Amino acid sequence: MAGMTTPGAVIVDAAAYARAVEDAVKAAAAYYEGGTSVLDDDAYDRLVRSIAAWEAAHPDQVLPDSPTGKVAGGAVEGDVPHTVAMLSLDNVFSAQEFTAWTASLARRVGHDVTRFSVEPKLDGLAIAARYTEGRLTRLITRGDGTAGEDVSHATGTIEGLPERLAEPVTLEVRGEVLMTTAQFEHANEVRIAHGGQPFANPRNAAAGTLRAKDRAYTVPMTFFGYGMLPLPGTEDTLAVSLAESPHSDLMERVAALGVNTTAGTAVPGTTADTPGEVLARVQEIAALRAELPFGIDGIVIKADLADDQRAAGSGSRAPRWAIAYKLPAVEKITRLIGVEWNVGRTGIIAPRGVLEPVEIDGSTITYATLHNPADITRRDLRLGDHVMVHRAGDVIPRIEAPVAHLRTGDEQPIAFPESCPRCGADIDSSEQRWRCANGRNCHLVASLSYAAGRDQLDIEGLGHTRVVQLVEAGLVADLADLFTLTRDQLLALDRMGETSTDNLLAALAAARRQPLSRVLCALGVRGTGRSMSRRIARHFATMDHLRAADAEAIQRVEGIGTEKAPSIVAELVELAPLIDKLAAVGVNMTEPGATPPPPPGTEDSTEEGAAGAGPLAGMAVVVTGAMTGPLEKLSRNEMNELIERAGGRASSGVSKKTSLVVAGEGAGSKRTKAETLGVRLLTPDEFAVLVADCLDAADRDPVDADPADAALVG
Ligand SMILES: NC(=O)c1ccc[n+]([C@@H]2O[C@H](COP(=O)([O-])OP(=O)(O)OC[C@H]3O[C@@H](n4cnc5c(N)ncnc54)[C@H](O)[C@@H]3O)[C@@H](O)[C@H]2O)c1
Ligand SMILES: [Zn+2]
Repeated sequence: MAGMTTPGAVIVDAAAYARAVEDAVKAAAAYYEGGTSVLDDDAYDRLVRSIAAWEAAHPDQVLPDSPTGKVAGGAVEGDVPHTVAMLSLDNVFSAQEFTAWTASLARRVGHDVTRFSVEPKLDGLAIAARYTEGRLTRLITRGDGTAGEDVSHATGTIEGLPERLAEPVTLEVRGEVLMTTAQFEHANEVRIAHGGQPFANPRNAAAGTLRAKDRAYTVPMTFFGYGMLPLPGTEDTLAVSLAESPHSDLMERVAALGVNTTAGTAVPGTTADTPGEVLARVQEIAALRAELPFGIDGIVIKADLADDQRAAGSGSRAPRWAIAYKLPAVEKITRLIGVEWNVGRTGIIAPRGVLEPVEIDGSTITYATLHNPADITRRDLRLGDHVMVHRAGDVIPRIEAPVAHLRTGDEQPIAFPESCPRCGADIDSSEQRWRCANGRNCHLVASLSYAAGRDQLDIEGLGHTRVVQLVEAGLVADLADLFTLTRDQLLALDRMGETSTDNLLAALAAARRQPLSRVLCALGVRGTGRSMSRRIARHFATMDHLRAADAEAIQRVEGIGTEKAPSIVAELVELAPLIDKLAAVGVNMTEPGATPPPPPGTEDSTEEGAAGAGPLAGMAVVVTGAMTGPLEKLSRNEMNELIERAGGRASSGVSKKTSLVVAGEGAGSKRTKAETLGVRLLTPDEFAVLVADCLDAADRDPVDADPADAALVG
């Protein structure tokens, strides 16, 4: 486990120190009173560490209201005195620090401690529950440690803290009040429904809820006991046995009285005989943290035996017989800057929060799950909100809640999509989880639309709406089906007249003759875009050669490494039935002008060997700016195709290796770079002359787009 002490900013002078103290006291007051601190715990802890560092160097200038050395940072007061001080805990952050602590404990006690109790450090707030003859009579917060606040009004809303014990005893039970994840979500829902603002996380929610009186609604919380002690009215023998029992025994007895403890959870308190055993248990608890239904921020280790505790004693802020082994913070405040809508395999449209990058436990987090649109509404999330982000273990980060008290008023509502973001179809929003009306076919619509696109098979008249129509009519279930569409089938469709039908059939006929590179691209082989498809096609020349290639052979294509090659092979195997079907309906499977590689073993083939002919042979060519003259109608993709047909290699960045830059109108930084590097520059017209022999095939007259698609294409 990595140490988590992030260094605090260094305080440079007394004025900065005074400001830091003021900020910390304010944050702590907000934190303990209503759970509305502007800082996340990590930021607060860093602030306090920098305060402590400055004080260590200037011991004579420590301000009286400094948070260091005080329970609750000195920010909280109370009027109900505690019989025994309710203290905080000192922290360690690593195995080394823990071992050092056990050594200092041994010095205080006079011998090695041979029995520890090890418990999760529950992330809520401490409370003392006084029982008189078995009845719960008073609930008190920790306050400043010596006196707390009476919160007896919360009696009856805290699960695990019974109003009556199993025996009519008088004593005090101490423990943590918290909200489980489910309780927290429920609490925020209820709160928002009552016009309130959500709490940022379960701890804040527990703090705010515990102290609130006279609410129109109650929300449940959970109690876990971790201490039991006598009160002035406690019967003598009981008082003695409470004072003399090991902590672990007390925990069994508190549970037997009917109070909830961690015994029933995945992380029950245990005992350990050596520091090594303690550390092993720390690891176990840390590993379970992400799956727990409640938050923990560390592990509490206590000397188990009463004698050892007494011998160690207590300081003003914390006992010396116990220590908190802190785990890395799993929550940070950052901003929600966007929401993406992704369509899954089954057509489910799921939102995902885009975050201002934030580091949590060593990883930079930029995305968080948001379950569905209703979830966004229910939690009242807005764009630009500060949000509490939670990430533990390998679990996908989630947004806990907006930090509502940090709102500026500039936050914007989150826009929900009106049509499927992948295929453009209507959205079925009848259930919580939205779904594309095309369901599983969403992917088919999207992939057919892609295949028909200008840089792939370039099928004029087959826009998005038309694809949806064909899929919905059940006429096409894959790419190959397009090529067996009949005139009658097309005429029977809505808004399909004679002319559009004939145009579409002509476009499909032309698409059959597209080069292999474009067929490959249309297939959407994962990991291969347009230029990669061209390189593969030029290298193998025919689909048969490509399909016969193993990963090693495919790696001979420039830009395909050891990772990509096997996945391309696997994709082609998966696509085999579709490829066969396409070939059967007459789709071209060869690359004009390319020669297949010699069979393996004959002679080492190189890229140059395969693409050695043509006016651009061996040249790396970059195109920038707008093309004019004979090249005016060529898309950037078509320009790249042209370069490769002429034997060159199209690349996007200008470097010393670039042989030629075609700079059209408006060319900017690439042209400048070429000039600086002394790379040869040509105008589009000059370039057109150079490659004139290869030009015709690329020059296609674009037909006007189908007006029915115009709205969706734009
Ligand atoms: N965000 C803010 O602005 C802000 C302000 C103040 C404090 N804080 C946070 O509060 C924490 C410090 O608060 P603290 O002084 O309450 O100390 P603490 O919460 O770190 O440790 C002491 C507390 O641990 C709890 N605890 C949980 N499980 C326990 C167990 N098994 N046995 C004994 N005690 C157990 C008790 O409530 C005890 O009072 C820090 O993490 C700090 O970041 C945050
Ligand atoms: Zn869709």
